[in-house]
Amino acid sequence: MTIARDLPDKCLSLLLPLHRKKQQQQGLDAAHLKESRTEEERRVRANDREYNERFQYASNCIVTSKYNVLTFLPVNLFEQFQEVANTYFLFLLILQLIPQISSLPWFTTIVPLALVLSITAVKDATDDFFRHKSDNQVNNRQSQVLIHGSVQNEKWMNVRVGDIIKLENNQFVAADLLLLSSSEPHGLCYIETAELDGETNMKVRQSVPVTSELGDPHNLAAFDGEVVCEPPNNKLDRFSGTLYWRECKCVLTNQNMLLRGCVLRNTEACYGLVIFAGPDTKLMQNSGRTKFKRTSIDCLMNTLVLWIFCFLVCMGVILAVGNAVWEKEVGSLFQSYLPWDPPVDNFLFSAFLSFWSYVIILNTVVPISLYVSVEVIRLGHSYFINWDRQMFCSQCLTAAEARTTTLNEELGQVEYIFSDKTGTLTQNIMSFNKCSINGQVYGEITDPLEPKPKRLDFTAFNPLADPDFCFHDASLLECVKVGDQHTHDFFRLLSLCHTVMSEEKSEGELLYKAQSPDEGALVTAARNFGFVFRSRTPGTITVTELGRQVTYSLLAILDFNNIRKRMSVIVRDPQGRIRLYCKGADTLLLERLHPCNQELMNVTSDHLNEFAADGLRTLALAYRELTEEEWEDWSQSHRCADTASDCREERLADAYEQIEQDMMLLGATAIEDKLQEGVPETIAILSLANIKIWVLTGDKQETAVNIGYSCKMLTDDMGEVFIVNGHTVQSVRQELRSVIPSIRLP
Ligand SMILES: Nc1ncnc2c1ncn2[C@@H]1O[C@H](COP(=O)(O)OP(=O)(O)OP(=O)(O)O)[C@@H](O)[C@H]1O
Ligand SMILES: [Mg+2]
Repeated sequence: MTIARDLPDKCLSLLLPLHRKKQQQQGLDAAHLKESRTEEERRVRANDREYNERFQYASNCIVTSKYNVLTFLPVNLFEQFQEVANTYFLFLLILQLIPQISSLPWFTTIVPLALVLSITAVKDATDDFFRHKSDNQVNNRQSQVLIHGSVQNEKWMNVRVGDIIKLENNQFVAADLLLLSSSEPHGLCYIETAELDGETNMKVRQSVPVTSELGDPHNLAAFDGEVVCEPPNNKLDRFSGTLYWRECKCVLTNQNMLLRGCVLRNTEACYGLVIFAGPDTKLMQNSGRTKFKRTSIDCLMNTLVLWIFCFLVCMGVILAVGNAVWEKEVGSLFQSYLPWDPPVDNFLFSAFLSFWSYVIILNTVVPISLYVSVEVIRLGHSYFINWDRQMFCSQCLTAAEARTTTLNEELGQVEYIFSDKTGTLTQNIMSFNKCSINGQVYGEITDPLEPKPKRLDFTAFNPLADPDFCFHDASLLECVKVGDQHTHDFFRLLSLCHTVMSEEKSEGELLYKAQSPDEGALVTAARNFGFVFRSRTPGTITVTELGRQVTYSLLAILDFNNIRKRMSVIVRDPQGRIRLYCKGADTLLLERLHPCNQELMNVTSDHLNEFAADGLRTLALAYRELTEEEWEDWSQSHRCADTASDCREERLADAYEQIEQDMMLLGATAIEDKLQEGVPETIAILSLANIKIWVLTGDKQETAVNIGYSCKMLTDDMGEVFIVNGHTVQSVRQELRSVIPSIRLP
């Protein structure tokens, strides 16, 4: 897991109350104090600490350690006495302090117990020491805060909600920020979110237009906009809020936010307003408390110890009964010769006392040393993991690292593995492999026996081509050259309908920055076939079409999300025609086509199924001509949905749905994403060990099944591969029951 690599296990509960108390002592106006526990909305005014302090928002200081000097002893002892054996030995110790039953000197128990407790305590203390150290390191990192118009260095922990922070390239974001302005054009900036969600591709964030012009520190120091937004929560991909500034009101979304844990990339500098700090940041809200973890071996040992203890009690009972019988039959007759000790006055009480004495004498049957041995074995294991040569990555020169010594043996007892597909099983390097345009497939290698045709050379045809692009089917290039309208539209769509950013270092030397590698591959394909995406501004897209520069005005972007499974753009070309271009999953796109596409649709779906059966990732492409009136009508309802403060997402989805209708099919693309090295072998070995593997993917079903076969998740000798297609709990349950009647479901 990459979540919070530099910020180990989190425990925040201590920080909040302490911090809040401190602010209360500063004598703030009690009438303004809001009940912080039920924060319903957050109000933040830029550059106004006094105003923001009324709300007692958490500061940017984080605490992930479990103990401090004072709490260490009680908390740690409390945790350790949850171990059955430790409690048992404490109990013995108390028994031994009673002289009438004590049969062994008290130190025979206290020495081993003290030893076990102190070794564990030292281990816990060291773990926590490292947490303290990393907390300190994080809290003391320097960030540049804008104070009275000048940029000053401040420690991260001194940053407050409402401050404006300056970030430079490759710096970690210190708190959850609203992006205000950036050194890049149009208030754009790029971030890497690997620490948050494990994805290493770059993401784009954009500031709202009213603040993107602020630029220099003086303007920003005078900025006194107020943000009203949702309270702290753990949703990484969502943010809703509104910015009020100088009579204007802007809707804020996740697209405007830089979250703590991200790294700024490819951007010289940017400024952000702190919205959530410290424990309120989305990163920290996502990391649970540091819990006391117990492995299944621990549980087993605890049960064993309980059984052994029961056995011990039984032995004590048998021996005490023997004692009672003997005292009654024989002992009592010897009273004058060997009298009972003072408090004992009958044989039953004598038996009661001897029961406890036997519990003490026989205590060695409970194996306390087992716990120590297991701890030592775990420590040894963790070293073996660190030394394992087969887990050494020779490319990045890193060895495996056991970060905890408490959970190692669980590794040998894994039953289920949950994996993501793209980027985990596959390389996440996408290559444009085949396509279907107007019912015609390109890129197919018809005869596998014939030698593979040569890689196409695009340089003569198009000086802007990417030399790394690889395609073998010359007929597609021919179609473009002879001016086939469908082919031109197909590549025009690919060069317009995406969210890729381009960077042109020197004339003609283009570098695409794509949020999703699929899009990168498609835009690069269009580039090689003569439809070169050059640059974009918030309102335009510039494309070099077969050597001719064309600037489209970008009227709307209908974003992709994983429910819609498609994205569209609406553009106006220089002749004034308005078109909607849409690309997305065939399942959703094909049902939104104009009825006149029926024949082409049948052919294209056959092609799509063929592509999917080869394990390729497919997308269908379509367009729609819009009249000026249609556009005007729709843009009004879109604007209305976009500025709505409640249910904005649903309203936007409805608006998108309205316009993405009656489209004309252009074709389909197929992209290959190769498996990572060693994946099939690894999966085969894991399934030999009877480990069940689940893979998550958003691909087309046929593609997913095919990839399942190629990575040996599914094998030919699995007789009973079945597909469950339900959308509700009930229907899934129904389908599962019909396949396996004996299955037990909750
Ligand atoms: N940029 C895009 N534009 C249009 N449609 C897209 C885009 N990206 C994905 N899709 C479509 O949406 C579907 C779901 O994609 P999504 O990215 O949510 O899947 P995923 O969970 O990332 O799956 P995987 O890990 O297999 O990539 C895809 O199968 C594809 O058809
Ligand atoms: Mg995806």
